[in-house]
Amino acid sequence: MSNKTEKNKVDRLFKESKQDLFPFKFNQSVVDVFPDMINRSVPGYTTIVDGIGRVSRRFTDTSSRVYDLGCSLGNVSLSIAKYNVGKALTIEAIDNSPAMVTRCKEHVGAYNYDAFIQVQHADITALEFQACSLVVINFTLQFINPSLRQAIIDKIYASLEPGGALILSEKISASSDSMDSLLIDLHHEFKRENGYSDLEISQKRTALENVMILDTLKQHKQRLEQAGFEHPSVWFQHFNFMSLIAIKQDIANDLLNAPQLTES
Ligand SMILES: Nc1ncnc2c1ncn2[C@@H]1O[C@H](C[S@+](CC[C@H]([NH3+])C(=O)[O-])CC(=O)[O-])[C@@H](O)[C@H]1O
Ligand SMILES: O=C(O)C(=O)Cc1ccccc1
Repeated sequence: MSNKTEKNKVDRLFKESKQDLFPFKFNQSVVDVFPDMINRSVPGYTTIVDGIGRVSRRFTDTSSRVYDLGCSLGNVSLSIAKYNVGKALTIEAIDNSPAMVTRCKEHVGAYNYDAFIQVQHADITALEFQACSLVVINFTLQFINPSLRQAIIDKIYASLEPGGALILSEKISASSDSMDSLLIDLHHEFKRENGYSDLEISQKRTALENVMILDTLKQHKQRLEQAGFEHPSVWFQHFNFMSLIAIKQDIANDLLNAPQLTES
């Protein structure tokens, strides 16, 4: 594989040991290889990003506000914009890595959709959310300190309009050790088939220790239910990578649509 252009380089960051990547950070070196890294490392990434765009249409109207939390280079925002042609959405694309935000602005600026994608440098643990109809957090919660995760989900629930949705994608731990080993092994096989060596796989794994802390599906569902979401459901899973959708019930609508009781 040849090294591509400056902005789309092949990920060889863990080929030899590199001190600035221990622990793993979303710095300039990662930004430079990010498209290649995410596609070769996350099974189903393109399908998930496209699926989020398709799902988004069901939760947006002409003037909706949408959040893309931990947007990286803005792929989710662009997918939502692509699937909502004709609607003047405001998409708030948020990331706390300065290098990501700079590259994200360039990337998003190269497209011309009806949506207004506002790329912002901010930490989602400190962000004040405005009323919105859809929040996407695609492989970002796993990088947040676990003690802060419930508060983020609570804030998202509070800011969603009734009938609005949260899409949460995460790498997960399985609930038994044997299933966890199987899924990790299948993921590593996927990475080897995509050209990563055993050394690259193991060095990146070490760099991600204590940086990317995984929950089980049960923990994610419990957190969503504690915030008030009912029936969070998995809409995508490939090995240990999955995406959940959770809807904030529209109580007023439910009452309107409920069968009327008539006196006999
Ligand atoms: N506290 C934080 N506040 C804001 N951003 C954060 C925070 N912590 C980490 N990030 C940002 O979350 C992103 C996680 S990558 C998301 C992929 C993207 N969603 C995609 O659909 O391409 C996942 C991955 O690379 O596996 C990085 O850009 C971090 O800078
Ligand atoms: O590469 C891995 O092993 C992963 O688990 C996914 C990932 C993808 C991009 C940055 C960090 C983690």
